[in-house]
Amino acid sequence: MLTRRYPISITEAQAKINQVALPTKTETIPVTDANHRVLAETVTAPFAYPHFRRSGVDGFAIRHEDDHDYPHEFKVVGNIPAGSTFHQPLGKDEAVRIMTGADVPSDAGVVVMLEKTRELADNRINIVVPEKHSNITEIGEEYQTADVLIEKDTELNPGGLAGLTALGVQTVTVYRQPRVAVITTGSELMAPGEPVQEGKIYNSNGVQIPYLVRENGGVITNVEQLVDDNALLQASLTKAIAENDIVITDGGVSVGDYDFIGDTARQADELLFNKIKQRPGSVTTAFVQDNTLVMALSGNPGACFTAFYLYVEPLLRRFVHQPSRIKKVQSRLAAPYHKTNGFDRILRATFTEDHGQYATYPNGPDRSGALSNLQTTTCLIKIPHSNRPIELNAEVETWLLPFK
Ligand SMILES: Nc1nc2c(c(=O)[nH]1)N[C@H]1C(S)=C(S)[C@@H](COP(=O)(O)OP(=O)(O)OC[C@H]3O[C@@H](n4cnc5c(N)ncnc54)[C@H](O)[C@@H]3O)O[C@H]1N2
Ligand code: MOO
Repeated sequence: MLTRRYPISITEAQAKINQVALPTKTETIPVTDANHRVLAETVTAPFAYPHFRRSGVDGFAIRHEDDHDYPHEFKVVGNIPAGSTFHQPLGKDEAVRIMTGADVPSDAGVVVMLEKTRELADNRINIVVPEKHSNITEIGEEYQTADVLIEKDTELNPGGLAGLTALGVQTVTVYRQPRVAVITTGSELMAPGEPVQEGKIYNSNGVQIPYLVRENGGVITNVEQLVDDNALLQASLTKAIAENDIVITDGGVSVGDYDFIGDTARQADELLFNKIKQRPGSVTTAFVQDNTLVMALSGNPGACFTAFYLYVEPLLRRFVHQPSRIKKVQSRLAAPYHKTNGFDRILRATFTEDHGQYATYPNGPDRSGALSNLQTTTCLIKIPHSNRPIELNAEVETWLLPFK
């Protein structure tokens, strides 16, 4: 028997997912594995940086009190390659040859660049012109001990990892990435590589969804392809729910004879929604079972793509205390669109930007099952439900997609 579903708006559906409390899970990992991970603890400097007086140039280190009356002759009393130290006191008009990055002797006040000197006989040099700067980076110039290196909730990048490494930090405590299992369903599905068969289609969402998850911060633990069999689905779901933070199912969520997700969602601990006033993606369903969120996406590739960005991407980011990477802007609909809609229509589109003004262009077929525009789509736009076509150049709500 057909059970009535009560559609809610896109905003309501997003709010319902947003209200699901997510556990904060952290792990401590090597800095060398931490690119794009999000710090769960602020990291502070274990020592001052730099921790020795460092020469910024190749040249000659001299005492501050000898730094006058140029041109002026100095006796060269030593040589300090980077990585070495020199502890002999410097006397009047004595200079030490020093390389960029080397430890400046404690009694030197200036490093004069090589280009400002002339070599003379008998280990002597003539400093011809004065330096404007000391060319010495003093101890603690960048960080004092206990200064904040990087704040909690920051996503690390290669520059940040360099900073941590320079300060001797070897491990960081980060939020654990959400573990996500993907269950694709449908007896019509062929695995990529199988010979083409009448009435069957390749499991394209089985490739699309895991990559969408990975590039938006999740870890894929398992991807399954099931025939339409409720016992198989329930067994897979039970296992996936026990082992993951989020489970994404695909297909079988509508009202067909083999669409088992609908009933599963109704019987779950908490049904968040099972119909959204949007096209494509109206069948998108969300429920919580045993504290795990199950996002049930449509099998139609266009609907699956659209619902992923509207509902799953923000969830993956929230798991690691990050805002969604989708930029919400208003844009001008720069190409005509004539269809009218009972539900809000989410169009796959492309955009141009000029001084912060966005123009958007619907990107080919907007049918739920169409996938020819998934590669080139860079944004989604909302054509609000109405019985009159939207006007050209109307302002439309727009979601600029990350990694697109
Ligand atoms: N009587 C009704 N029929 C349908 C309704 C409705 O309200 N009443 N809704 C339609 C809408 S809207 C959508 S969207 C689809 C949703 O269907 P499901 O999410 O249940 O998915 P399936 O029926 O399993 O498949 C839909 C379509 O997508 C293809 N598919 C499935 N899995 C994959 C995959 N992994 N990779 C690529 N393509 C896949 C499948 O072969 C179908 O063509 O229901 C409408 N029907
Ligand atoms: O739910 Mo369907 O994707 O509206 O077309």
